[in-house]
Amino acid sequence: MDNRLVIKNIAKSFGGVKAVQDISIEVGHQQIVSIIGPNGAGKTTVFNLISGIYPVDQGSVTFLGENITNRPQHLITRAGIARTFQNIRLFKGLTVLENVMTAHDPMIRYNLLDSLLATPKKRRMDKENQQLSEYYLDLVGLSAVKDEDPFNLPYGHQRKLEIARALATYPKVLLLDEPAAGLNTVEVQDLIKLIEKIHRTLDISIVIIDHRMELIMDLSEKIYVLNFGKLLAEGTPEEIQNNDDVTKAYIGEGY
Ligand SMILES: Nc1ncnc2c1ncn2[C@@H]1O[C@H](COP(=O)(O)OP(=O)(O)OP(=O)(O)O)[C@@H](O)[C@H]1O
Repeated sequence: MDNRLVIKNIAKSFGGVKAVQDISIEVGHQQIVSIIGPNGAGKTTVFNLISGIYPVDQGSVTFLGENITNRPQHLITRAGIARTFQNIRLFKGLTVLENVMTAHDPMIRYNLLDSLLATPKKRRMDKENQQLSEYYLDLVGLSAVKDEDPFNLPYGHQRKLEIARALATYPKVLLLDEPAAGLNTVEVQDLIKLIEKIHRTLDISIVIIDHRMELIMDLSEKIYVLNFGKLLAEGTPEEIQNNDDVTKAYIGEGY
């Protein structure tokens, strides 16, 4: 198997808090992998270390055989790793379509002169950007609202827009941080279908952090469970559901 994303023994502390200790995770070609665990277990910190938001204290992140540990965020995006955030991050004052276009824009390579003179090359690339952004909006089911203000959309739509923005950077691996947070049961089922569709259509690997077990168990090929910054268990959904340590960790948190 082509292991696209290999995280080896990463660690990160914030002051005295050991947020992540010696965690190793592998995400294979076209796999859907999940990271679960009680609040404060270190899940988002793992995403922040992969995507270059924080430098690691220890360990390495390898992507398609290349060591990308501690690279700047924009180079990690350019290498093919995209992410969404727990708290929705959309641009005010831009339409739904423009929000996707701004995500794709840094991926376009035209120079300052093209930009200043609005050369045919620049106009062609802008057109391509628009078509591509419309494609991703269609994929997530938001074509009908492309000219609207995203902040007038229901929460579930805003989450889909965030996913479209991440897809517009052409990822090979998509990191979704709590995509189901704040969604009702019907919206979660809709999101499960959308993630399956994205996976099938784009042939990408997807890593999901979420607390909604119906989503995790339906989608994941492999699950990593974190607890207090450490890896507690890894395995298939069935193995994780039958793991006593995992049950205890969740019961301890009142889940
Ligand atoms: N920037 C930071 N500065 C200080 N402490 C941090 C920072 N980021 C995370 N932490 C701490 O690291 C630990 C792990 O946090 P993290 O957000 O990774 O957990 P999580 O598993 O994603 O939790 P949740 O499910 O609640 O989102 C927590 O104790 C948190 O307070």
